[in-house]
Amino acid sequence: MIDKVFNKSITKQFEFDEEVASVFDDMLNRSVPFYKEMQRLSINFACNFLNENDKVYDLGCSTASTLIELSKHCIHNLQLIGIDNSEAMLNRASKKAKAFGVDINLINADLHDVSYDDAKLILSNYTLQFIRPLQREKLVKKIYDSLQEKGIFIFSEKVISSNSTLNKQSIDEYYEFKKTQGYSEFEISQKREALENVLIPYTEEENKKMILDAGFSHCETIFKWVNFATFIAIKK
Ligand SMILES: Nc1ncnc2c1ncn2[C@@H]1O[C@H](C[S@+](CC[C@H]([NH3+])C(=O)[O-])CC(=O)[O-])[C@@H](O)[C@H]1O
Ligand SMILES: O=C(O)C(=O)Cc1ccccc1
Repeated sequence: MIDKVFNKSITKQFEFDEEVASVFDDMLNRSVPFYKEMQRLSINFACNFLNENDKVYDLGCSTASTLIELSKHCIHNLQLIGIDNSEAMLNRASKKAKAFGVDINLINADLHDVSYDDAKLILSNYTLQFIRPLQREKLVKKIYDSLQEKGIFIFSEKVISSNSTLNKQSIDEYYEFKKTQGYSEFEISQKREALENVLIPYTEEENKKMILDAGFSHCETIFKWVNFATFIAIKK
C-alpha cells in the first residue's frame, strides 16, 4: 500500500502504529535514500562473517524485510530473531515470513528488556535513532556484551552534520529527494513535525564514538548518502 499517512493534518507525534505499519515498506523505500542498496550491502557484509547455525538478531525488525532477505542470500542455515515493540509491525512480519517460508523467531518487546545471547551478528537499521540518548549508549553496551568474540554489529542511522551550513544543505537535499519520491511539501513538513523529539540523530563521529566507547575495536562507515549512513562494528 502507498504511504499517505502525512497527507492529512496530524497533531500527534510519530508512532509505529497500525496506520504506519500498513504502508511501512513503501514508506521506507520512499523515505530512506538507497534503502534497497543499503539493505543489500548490510546483508553482503553480514554474510561474509556468518557460519552454519549462527544466531542473528535484528533490533527494530519492523516487517522483517532484512531477515527475510538475509535468509535468501546466506548459504548457511541461521537462527533468526527479530525484535520490535510494535504489534502491528510484527503481525506483518509474521505473515511475510510465512509467505517466504522463512523461520524467524519474532519477539514483541522493548529492545532494553530482552537479552541477545550468543549473537554472532546484530543488525539494527534505522532504529537506534528512536532510542533516547543515554538509553542508546546503554543499549549499545548491551549489544557489545551480547556478541560473541569477533561478532559483528551492522546498523544504519539518519545522521546530522556538526557544521550548520552543511547540515542545512543536507536537509534541503533530503527534501528534494522526498519530492522526487512523490511526497508533497505538506507531507514532508507534517512528517518532520511528527518526528521532532522522536527521531534523535547523532553525527557520524558521535555514532563512532558511542561504538568505540562500548568496547568495539573497529567501526567503519560502509555506506553514506548525505545524512543517511550505514556502519559496521567489529568486536575483537
Ligand atoms: N524501544 C524499542 N523497542 C523495540 N522496537 C522499537 C523500539 N523503538 C523503535 N522500535 C521499532 O524500530 C523500528 C524502526 S524502523 C526499522 C526499519 C527496519 N530495521 C528495516 O530495515 O526494515 C525505522 C524507521 O521507521 O525509520 C520500528 O518498527 C519500531 O517499532
Ligand atoms: O521520513 C523522514 O522524514 C525520515 O526522517 C526518515 C524516516 C523514514 C521512515 C520512517 C521514519 C523516519
